[in-house]
Amino acid sequence: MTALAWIEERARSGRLRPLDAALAQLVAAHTDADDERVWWMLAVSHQSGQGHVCLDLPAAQRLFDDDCPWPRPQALPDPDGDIVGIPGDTALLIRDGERLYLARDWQAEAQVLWAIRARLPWRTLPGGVLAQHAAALFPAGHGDGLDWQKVAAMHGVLRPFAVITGGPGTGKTWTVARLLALRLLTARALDPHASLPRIRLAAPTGKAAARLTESLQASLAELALPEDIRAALPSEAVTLHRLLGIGRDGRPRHNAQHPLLVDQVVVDEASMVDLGLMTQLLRALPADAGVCLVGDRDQLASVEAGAVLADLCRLATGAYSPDYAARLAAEGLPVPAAAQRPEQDLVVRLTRVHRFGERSGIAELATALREQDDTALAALRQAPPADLGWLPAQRPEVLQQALAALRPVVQVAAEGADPAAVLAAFGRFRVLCALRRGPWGVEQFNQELVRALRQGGLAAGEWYPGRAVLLTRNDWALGLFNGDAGITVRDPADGSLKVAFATLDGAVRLVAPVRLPSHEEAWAMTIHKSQGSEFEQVLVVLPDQDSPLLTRELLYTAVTRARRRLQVAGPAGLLAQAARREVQRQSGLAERLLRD
Ligand SMILES: Nc1ncnc2c1ncn2[C@@H]1O[C@H](COP(=O)(O)OP(=O)(O)OP(=O)(O)O)[C@@H](O)[C@H]1O
Repeated sequence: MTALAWIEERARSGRLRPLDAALAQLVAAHTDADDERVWWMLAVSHQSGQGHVCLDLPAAQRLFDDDCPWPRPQALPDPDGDIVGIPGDTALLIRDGERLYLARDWQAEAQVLWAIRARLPWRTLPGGVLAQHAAALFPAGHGDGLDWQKVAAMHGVLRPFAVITGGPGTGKTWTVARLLALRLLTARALDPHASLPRIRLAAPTGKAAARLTESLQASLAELALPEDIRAALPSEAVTLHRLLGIGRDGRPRHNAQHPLLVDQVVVDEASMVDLGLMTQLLRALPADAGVCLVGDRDQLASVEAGAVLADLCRLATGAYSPDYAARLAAEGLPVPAAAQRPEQDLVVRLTRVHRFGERSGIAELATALREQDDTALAALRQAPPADLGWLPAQRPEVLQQALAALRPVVQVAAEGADPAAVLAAFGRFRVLCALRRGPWGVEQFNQELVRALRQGGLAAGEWYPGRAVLLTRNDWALGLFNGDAGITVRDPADGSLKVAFATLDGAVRLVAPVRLPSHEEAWAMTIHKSQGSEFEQVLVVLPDQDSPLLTRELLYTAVTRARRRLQVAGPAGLLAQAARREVQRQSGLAERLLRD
């Protein structure tokens, strides 16, 4: 088989993206099909489709099967200034040391680096000013030792580029509320006549933005603040797309030429922000605007290439450079100091869980997965705390559990309850499948759930009250987006069937089924699609045997979607196996940050 026929065949069978094939063909048209640079273009583009920002030689040597018509590479390609360039060249691929990039990704990484570097020096505030204002916001007595939430809030005020990471319920949003108040209070203390900093809040998805708005408002309500400070606090979070004015064509309205009018941006769920979107955000900010990324480093990253939050967290050590440690000590916060680079000072990690009760199986399971702690996993399996349950990978039992949770919701819808109440009930439970296809995949599981509802007389015809759907396409005209989940209800106005969606401001939107963009059943969804959402109760369905798709990040994300009760269906031992499978996104960000 010729090299190009091999590429075409793989693209046809879905093992390469059409884009990968097209880029390789482009290089072949300029060289010839057997040229190794065709292979390199194919390899780098394919890696980008897998979420990697670049490719190194060891990863390249593991790519594709043995029937590949090119020999295994022995070295990265030499720059030729045209197809393969070095930084600064106009070429399709950029070789930077031992890494090969699509030129676009190298450039995006360079922009993130530049934006971070420009924000490395911390803000000048007289020592003690922060501590004085923080005293009222952080009453003493939150556990022993150093109050890391207080450190995180001061860090976010002091550092124009800050990262706050922590698992679910570690008080990130609680801290952000105080960080924002502190930013405003210290600005006013320094110059009572200057206008207060303009603050914007954003998140990568609508659901995450709505959640942030809700929990931030609850945290801010606890604070006693002067009227003008309260008025300057943002009242809502928006999606990053909306903040940047990104339209259907993917281009942002705000960019370096038309920057946002903002002094501080806080991005929640930042683990889901890919390199491309991060670059668009940083480009749209004025040079002196502060950036605070908040998220959970252990969650799945975005499906697009790059994982800036995780890269920066990997650089952090938990200790700080001596100068920065001394700066925090001047505010009464004696953080550990170590000889390290200032680029490693960007992150504060919160570890103490505040949300769950004394003993939370959900939190313990998340920690055991994160730490690959087989003993803790086995102990949780043997004697689970009240909020955690295990089911064997046996279909009837798993289906029965799912039906027990969803049947009452369908019944409420069938009884013609208020759409808001049906939507709220729908938001409380979800089945999360690790896989899409196969007997334990989301497609088959949904089919069986619907069949069981039909057999029980709760579903009839295509549309029935209680039918839950997940959109798989954007519809800009309707303002509905891929990943939005809705449930079918009776319209109180005329009794017709409509699909109810929650809007960002917490209202209910009713849409006729015929108007919906393409969609699928939604009682079960993939763990990937559940990112950014949380549910009171979650049933995680794992396959009955191990799969390379089961990774630590995937399971950690699934487990941390549950707020009150979690059930996991699957064979014993699968979690421990998956916990050892870590997704490492290839990127040069951390190394370039320390080197450039
Ligand atoms: N220091 C604290 N003292 C008292 N309550 C706290 C403290 N920190 C957080 N909480 C409470 O703990 C709960 C979880 O906090 P929060 O929502 O900020 O966590 P989170 O890290 O943002 O969680 P998630 O990532 O799951 O959204 C909230 O009810 C919050 O009010």
